[in-house]
Amino acid sequence: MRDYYDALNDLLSNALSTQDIEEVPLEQAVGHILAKDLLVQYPAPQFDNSAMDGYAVNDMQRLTWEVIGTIAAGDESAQFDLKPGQAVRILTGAGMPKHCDSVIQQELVERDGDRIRIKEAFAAGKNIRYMGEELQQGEVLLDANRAITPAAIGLLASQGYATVPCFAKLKLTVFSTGDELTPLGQALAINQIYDSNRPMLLSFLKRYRFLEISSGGAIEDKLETLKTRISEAASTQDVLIFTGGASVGEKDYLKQALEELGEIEHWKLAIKPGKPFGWGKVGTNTKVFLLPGNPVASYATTLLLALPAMKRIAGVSIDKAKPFSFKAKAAFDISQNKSIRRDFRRGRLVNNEEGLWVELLSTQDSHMLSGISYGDVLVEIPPQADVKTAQLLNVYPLAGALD
Ligand SMILES: Nc1nc2c(c(=O)[nH]1)N[C@H]1C(S)=C(S)[C@@H](COP(=O)(O)OP(=O)(O)OC[C@H]3O[C@@H](n4cnc5c(N)ncnc54)[C@H](O)[C@@H]3O)O[C@H]1N2
Ligand code: MOO
Repeated sequence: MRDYYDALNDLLSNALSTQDIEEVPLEQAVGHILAKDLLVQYPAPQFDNSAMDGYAVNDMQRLTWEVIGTIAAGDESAQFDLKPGQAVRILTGAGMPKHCDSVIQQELVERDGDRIRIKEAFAAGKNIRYMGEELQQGEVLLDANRAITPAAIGLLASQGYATVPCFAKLKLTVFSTGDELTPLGQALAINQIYDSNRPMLLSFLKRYRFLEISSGGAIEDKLETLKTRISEAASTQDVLIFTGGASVGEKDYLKQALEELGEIEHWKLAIKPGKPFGWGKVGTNTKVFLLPGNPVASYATTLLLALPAMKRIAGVSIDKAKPFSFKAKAAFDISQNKSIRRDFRRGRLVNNEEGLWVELLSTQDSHMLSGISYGDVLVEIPPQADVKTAQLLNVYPLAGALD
């Protein structure tokens, strides 16, 4: 069976990125994938300006100045040309007068009519934000192939970008499969369960604005029905996600359906949970992910594999498409680990004076949704590797758990 990182690299390096580009109004662009490098249009700051409410002064040898006017943000400032001993009242963000040596913040100043006084000599060049000190015209402001963050919206607005070139959204449909699934709001018949995977995965993926998501509903375990639904959806969608029916039971028809309509590119990984994860395609344009039915396995394979692959297809660079992880110290130990599968257990972070620790939740089986709901992270335990207390382990944050 294939290792997780091998499968992830395969998915990321063989994803055919979308090519369609559209201009998206800035206010709607958060979460979309930037399709072109955008350049600095104006130096930042655009003009020398004051970092403080205070007094712009000429000649730092002295302790007193005469105030000859006021400049507020947005005011014309060049008409003030300071001579030694002159100052102007200046507000934060206002353009600088000519021949200003420093801005002295008002807390240090005593004012008496038109005279200001300070107690100790003040340094030159203070509290002035100089034109171009942050960004210079023509440099790359934001490089392509990244999701646009709220902060990047601010940066783009500051540079006057009213629209941004973004890759078209990926059209995704999420289906659940299984004769045992009962829609919410209906009473459960004997040995039936509610469909928890679909609302969970839809809610998870709706956080990503580069996806245009629809729900395909729950499909019965029938080969012909599955094939019909796959063909219909593949004619309009870029990506299809199915949960359930991916394993080896006689009602697990998804692999067969995909094989008959398209191609299975890979099936089965040495990971826990998520062993029966697979992917393939229908035609040249529709990627299909088969997620295991066990709820925790469906969540973990979305986080670790399907979402990174969709980011890549949507135009994100390989580096940025990889799921984010960081290190935490194990608050537990594991000995005689014989598992050949890379294990991603549910963990909770504890931040104390000795650093960041991760402890394991007690509900670890892949049908136990409480573990993933009460957890903060998936804790990576490499195959056949023992873990000592305080050893650093990779952890992958769960969607929304650290917000
Ligand atoms: N003989 C073997 N049996 C199983 C293997 C195996 O390798 N050999 N793998 C196990 C693993 S690991 C997993 S994970 C599951 C995955 O099976 P499927 O993808 O075929 O999923 P189902 O059999 O349809 O369902 C598994 C489990 O999950 C429940 N389920 C399914 N869909 C939903 C849903 N939308 N919401 C909530 N719960 C759902 C379903 O009722 C089952 O309990 O196979 C193991 N078996
Ligand atoms: O590996 Mo399965 O995906 O856990 O229960």
